[in-house]
Amino acid sequence: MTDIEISPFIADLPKAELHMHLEGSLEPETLIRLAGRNGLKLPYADAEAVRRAYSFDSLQSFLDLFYLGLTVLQTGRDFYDMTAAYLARAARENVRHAEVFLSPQAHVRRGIPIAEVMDNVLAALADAGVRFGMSSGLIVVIQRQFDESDALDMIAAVKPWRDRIVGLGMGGPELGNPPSKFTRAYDVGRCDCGWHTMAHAGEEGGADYVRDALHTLKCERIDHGVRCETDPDLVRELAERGIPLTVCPMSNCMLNVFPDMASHNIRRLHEAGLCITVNSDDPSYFGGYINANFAAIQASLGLADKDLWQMARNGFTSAFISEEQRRIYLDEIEAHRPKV
Ligand SMILES: Nc1ncnc2[nH]cnc12
Ligand SMILES: [Zn+2]
Repeated sequence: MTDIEISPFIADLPKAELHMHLEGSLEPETLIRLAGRNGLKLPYADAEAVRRAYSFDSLQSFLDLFYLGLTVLQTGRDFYDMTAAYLARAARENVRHAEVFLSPQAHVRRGIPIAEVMDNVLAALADAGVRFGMSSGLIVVIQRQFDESDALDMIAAVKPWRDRIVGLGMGGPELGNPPSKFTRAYDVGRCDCGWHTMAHAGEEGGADYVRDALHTLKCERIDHGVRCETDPDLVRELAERGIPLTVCPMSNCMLNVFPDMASHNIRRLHEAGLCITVNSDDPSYFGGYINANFAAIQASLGLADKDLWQMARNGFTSAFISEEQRRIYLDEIEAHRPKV
């Protein structure tokens, strides 16, 4: 991936990132370092060899590497360092609020004590608040390839931290694992735990998966959702209800959801009146953090600064934050509204 030039407008824009997987922020150098620190053998000699492996033809081909990469996370310190590194980078990109995804099942199944994971991720989020003055929220993500009882076990395992978790999401291989597989888990997350809800839908799956996430799981946001476009009634409903889509343009190109950025539908969805936000998904695997994603859609789709501003503003209106906090961020971004 060639380096994308970040305009001063994009760099200075206050942003909320609502769709990023902490485990997808492990840079190749970090993978190698943590593997060494923990005495693990990866099938890569160095960071360059890891980078060369980042050539995907589908969601599954990426997920195979994602699940291999996260095995370097062994100790509480590893989880703290990973989270702190992402937040420091996000702060440099003027992310003012980050809602970060964590996949507890991927760690508990490897025998990592859940308290090591949760206490350290939450500590890093709290420390970033002090260090960078940024706010954050933690979202636990169901891995949809496992059955619902596994998801319910995960929810029970993180329940001691229930009040410090903001939401429940779902990731993993989409095709063959429709949202309705997890109806009970989402009921528990929403009703018993008081969490906000979202799900990956319409990334590789069709518009019917987006409908399912919206109607069966009662999701408040849809992660990706770009394949909603084949269903005009659904697009109308998403627009009328103001359901945010957390779109990840570079991810979509790397995983062949679109053949290239010029073919991405983010501009059409925005112009259809949908609440579109821009996010990085798994930034170390997909070649860029949030500013690169904004820059890439502007360069390839001819979006004006006012469109990017609207999408950045949507991040704050879509975030799971207090109304008081929202007002502060909306005032902040108002000061960056383009004149034309
Ligand atoms: N883009 C993606 N889709 C589904 N699950 C994921 N887990 C991490 N990244 C993901
Ligand atoms: Zn994702």
